[in-house]
Amino acid sequence: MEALDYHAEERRKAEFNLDEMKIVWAGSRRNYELSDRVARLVASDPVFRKDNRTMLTRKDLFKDTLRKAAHAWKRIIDLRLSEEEANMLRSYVDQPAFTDLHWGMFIPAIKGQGTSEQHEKWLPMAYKMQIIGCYAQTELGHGSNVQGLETTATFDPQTDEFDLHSPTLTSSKWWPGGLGKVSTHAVVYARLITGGQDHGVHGFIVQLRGLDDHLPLPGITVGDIGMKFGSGAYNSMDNGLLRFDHVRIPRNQMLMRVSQVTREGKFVQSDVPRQLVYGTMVYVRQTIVSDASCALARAVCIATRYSAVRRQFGSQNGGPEIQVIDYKTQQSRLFPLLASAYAFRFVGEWLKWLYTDVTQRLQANDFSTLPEAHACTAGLKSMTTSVTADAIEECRKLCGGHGYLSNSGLPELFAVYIPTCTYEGDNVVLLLQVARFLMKTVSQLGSGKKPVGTTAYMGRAEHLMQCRCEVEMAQDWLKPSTILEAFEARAVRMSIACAKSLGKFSNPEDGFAELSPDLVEVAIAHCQLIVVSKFLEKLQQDIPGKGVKRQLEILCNVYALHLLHKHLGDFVATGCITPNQGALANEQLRLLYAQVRPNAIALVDAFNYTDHYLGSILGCYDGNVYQKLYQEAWKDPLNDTVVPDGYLEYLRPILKQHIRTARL
Ligand SMILES: CCCCCCCC/C=C\CCC/C=C/C(=O)SCCNC(=O)CCNC(=O)[C@H](O)C(C)(C)COP(=O)(O)OP(=O)(O)OC[C@H]1O[C@@H](n2cnc3c(N)ncnc32)[C@H](O)[C@@H]1OP(=O)(O)O
Ligand SMILES: Cc1cc2nc3c(=O)[nH]c(=O)nc-3n(C[C@H](O)[C@H](O)[C@H](O)COP(=O)(O)OP(=O)(O)OC[C@H]3O[C@@H](n4cnc5c(N)ncnc54)[C@H](O)[C@@H]3O)c2cc1C
Repeated sequence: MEALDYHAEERRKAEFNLDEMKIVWAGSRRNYELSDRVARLVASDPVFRKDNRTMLTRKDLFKDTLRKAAHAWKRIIDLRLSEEEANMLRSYVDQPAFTDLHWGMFIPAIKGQGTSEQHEKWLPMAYKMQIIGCYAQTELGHGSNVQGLETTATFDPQTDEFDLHSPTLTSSKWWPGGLGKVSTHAVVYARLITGGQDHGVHGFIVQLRGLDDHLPLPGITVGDIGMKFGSGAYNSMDNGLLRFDHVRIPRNQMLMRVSQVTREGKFVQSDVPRQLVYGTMVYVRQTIVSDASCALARAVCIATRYSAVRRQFGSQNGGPEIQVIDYKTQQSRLFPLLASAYAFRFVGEWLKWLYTDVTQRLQANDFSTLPEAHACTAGLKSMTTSVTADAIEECRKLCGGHGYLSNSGLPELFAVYIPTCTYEGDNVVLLLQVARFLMKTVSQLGSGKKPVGTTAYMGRAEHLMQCRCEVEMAQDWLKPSTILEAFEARAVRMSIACAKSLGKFSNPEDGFAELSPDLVEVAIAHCQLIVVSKFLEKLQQDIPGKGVKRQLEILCNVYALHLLHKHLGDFVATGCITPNQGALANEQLRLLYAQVRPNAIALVDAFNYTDHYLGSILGCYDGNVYQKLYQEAWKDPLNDTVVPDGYLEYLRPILKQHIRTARL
């Protein structure tokens, strides 16, 4: 018997080859096959069930997380999965866990900041999970300002050890994931002190718990920091607190790639830039950009499928009502988010390439592209996560009342996702880093130093400052060079205007602080330009499959023109376009939405998400939403009994009070 599919008609409307689009989304046929296989493996395993987790108490949720992590590890070993497959498996399990930090930060920190001897000693144990580690940087009193950390690591030449100490309450480590209850080790960031001199913040490998009894080692106080936002969600993670009372570690546990301390206690700064101490954050920020496209795609998939099932108003002669996806307002809210998911996917792919490139250069002691890698990862992490967090909430609203039900999957996705705007660098703090980079680039424009990479367009500032947009008709906005020039002109004009305003301050730091809201806008304009330009570059590639490239062109235009419409004030105020050209862009945008409409369901099918991973009744593949919502309601614990617990104690006395009152 053929399976019921409420979206069958929608799927028939698609004007492109879905299988080829799935490959574009996955990045390659190989990636597609790998991720498809691993996603199904997870979805079919009852241990990875997650439909009940918002009902669990914190303790039960945490134990469930330990059970899933142990089971995942067993599957990884039994099936001899590669590192890439293992990462995929953990991400499809879709439950934040200590393993994210062990594999995502502890190991990368040792790899990036450790020497080859330290790699040989620590990495084999970490790869086998004989030790489990976390990344302990943030403190109760300082997170963004890493240079302000207070934990000290004082070298004692007598014993050849460091003495780790938390001198104040605010120096307590606070937030590290996996620290609270699981990690046996941590990379701890502390101020290095030798011979009474403070050499700033460095990383140290510190054992926290006994490997036999899991008890904290002498001098260490460690625990969980408490419940976080939402039910389920990030509460599966044991974000922790940690204090040191003069804990001793051997000298060779300082991560010594960037700087060294000799046996005599001499501090040696190598020719590697000190910013490499921040290298793990750069790595994770890069992964967060790709993850943003996954989370956004997930929310958009749910909202799109539901919008095709849901009908409201407009029934004619007793016929069906209108599918809400056909309302222009629904399209103008939903389709830019669909386009953004694809845009973030491609910029994430490019950022991965950039990161790999900078890593190879660093190994060869070429540090020239580090500032750009920092600016791109910081800016794109900030921009994509802010958009995605807002988009998940927008998708909830696009699903009307049912979006607020836990089983829509959207509340939990929102609760898990929103801290990405804060962790790995607060989004505003990161945009200010981008702004510094841009102001520095502008200040060097007259010096003969040619801007390269993502700031190469600034080298054409003279042209971009006075060019005029040539759009006369709505369809002129479909020309890639017209779009690109408008975004470049806007970014460069905003940058130069800010640089000029900064020049009016006698103290540049005062100017930077005063103008910081404008500088944040400049950084956003630059990041949006990067995303638009990488989408356009993607379209230069050979993309096989009937209609696939055409769909991507439509999505790219939607992405760019919706940004232009949203930030029209910037484009017009900087004289990049006229108000009339802005109106033409909006006209073209409406036409593009009509072209997306028949392909919308297939475009979200291309994400290839299993129902397990989506975790949403509204987004399920077959679209059988109402029956599933009805069945699911009966599974709620409140429906275990017809009359609720508490009726006799609390309800009945109220309900019966009129009898007593009447008797009085
Ligand atoms: C495959 C599976 C992978 C899975 C991965 C999953 C991982 C798990 C995922 C999620 C779990 C969440 C875990 C969360 C963890 C955390 O949150 S860890 C803590 C993160 N903390 C932060 O991000 C702190 C943010 N603050 C900073 O980064 C810095 O303090 C700062 C804001 C950049 C300021 O630093 P500082 O004061 O030192 O710097 P400045 O004076 O402003 O700048 C000096 C120059 O340095 C340059 N710079 C700064 N940072 C970097 C960098 N990272 N790289 C390179 N260069 C950098 C800066 O531009 C200045 O340059 P200039 O002198 O030329 O102007
Ligand atoms: C779920 C979660 C997991 C985490 N996991 C880890 C982990 O594993 N390891 C770890 O070490 N840390 C972790 N953290 C900590 C995280 O990295 C920090 O919270 C983050 O870097 C932000 O720092 P903060 O909390 O000090 O924010 P603050 O800097 O105190 O920010 C507060 C406000 O001040 C503003 N602000 C701060 N500085 C400036 C400035 N210079 N200019 C303008 N505005 C400014 C910010 O924009 C924000 O609005 C985690 C945090 C969360 C929420």
